[in-house]
Amino acid sequence: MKLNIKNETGTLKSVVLGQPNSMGEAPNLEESYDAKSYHSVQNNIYPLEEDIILEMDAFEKVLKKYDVEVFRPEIIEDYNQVFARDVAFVIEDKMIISNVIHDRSDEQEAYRKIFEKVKWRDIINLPETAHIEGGDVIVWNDFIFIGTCYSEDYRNFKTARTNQYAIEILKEYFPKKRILDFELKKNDQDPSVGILHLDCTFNPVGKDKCIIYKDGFVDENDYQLIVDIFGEENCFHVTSEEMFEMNPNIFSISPDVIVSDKTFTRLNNHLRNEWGMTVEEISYREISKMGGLLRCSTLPLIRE
Ligand SMILES: NC(=[NH2+])NCCC[C@H](N)C(=O)O
Repeated sequence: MKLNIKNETGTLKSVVLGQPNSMGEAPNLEESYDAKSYHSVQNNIYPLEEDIILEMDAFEKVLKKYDVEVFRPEIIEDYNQVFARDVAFVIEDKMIISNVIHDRSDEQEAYRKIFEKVKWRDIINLPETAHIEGGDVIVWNDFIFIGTCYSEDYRNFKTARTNQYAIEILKEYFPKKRILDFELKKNDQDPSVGILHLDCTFNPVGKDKCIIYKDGFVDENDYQLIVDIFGEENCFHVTSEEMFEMNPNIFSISPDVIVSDKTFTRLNNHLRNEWGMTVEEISYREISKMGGLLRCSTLPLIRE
């Protein structure tokens, strides 16, 4: 297989979609490793496997309707494998194997057969102490945007998944890319404050547009830099409630076709009426309770 990812929105040909079977018991508070799951456990609303299955089936149907080739990881018993995005990511024709949080490290094993389709020299393994997850990496033509946490107490946050060391290594592998790193607000327990991955606060759409949540960035200048790159009229600003519901985490099948949650009324109307895009609406409410949404549950391999 010849990988090809130059941006977030090129026409999707091939993707891995996470898988919902044998998700295991709901975690308890100590076992939760992101704020949204923590909040769901605390409020006794952590989702049921049968509902996650229905939501992911609906997503797969939309992908197939657009002739996308869909791979699924193998089932690991009693293990959450919904969020394919983080286990690895593709930049141009290279697949980078993430060094994910320890609580998720068994997930990669289930991708072995998929990884084997890629030539070994197109696979990049990072040193163990270079931490990175695909949700923090957004490839946008000449740019790579990366979410990170500079804080001294980096290690104390379960929601800080990408460190400087990993970013430095990516700069060496991709010297021609302009790699911009953004510090994200971290909070392991309050999902209305903390941002798990960059794709929970920012996501490009179309050819030159984006969805962005200003308060997800520690430094307002980082937010401003993105607005300057895309242009104010090309930015859709989400409120903190919309961030909490995960509006930025929609998924592009092409520059004109976006898969979104049917409850994202304001966003979906804007995408359709102001930006002329086709919005495929599905329900992903239960999955949102585990800290990810549509982008997080995919790992694109080939975009035209
Ligand atoms: N790309 C993403 N935002 N992924 C969401 C992953 C959510 C998952 N519960 C975790 O904490 O790892």
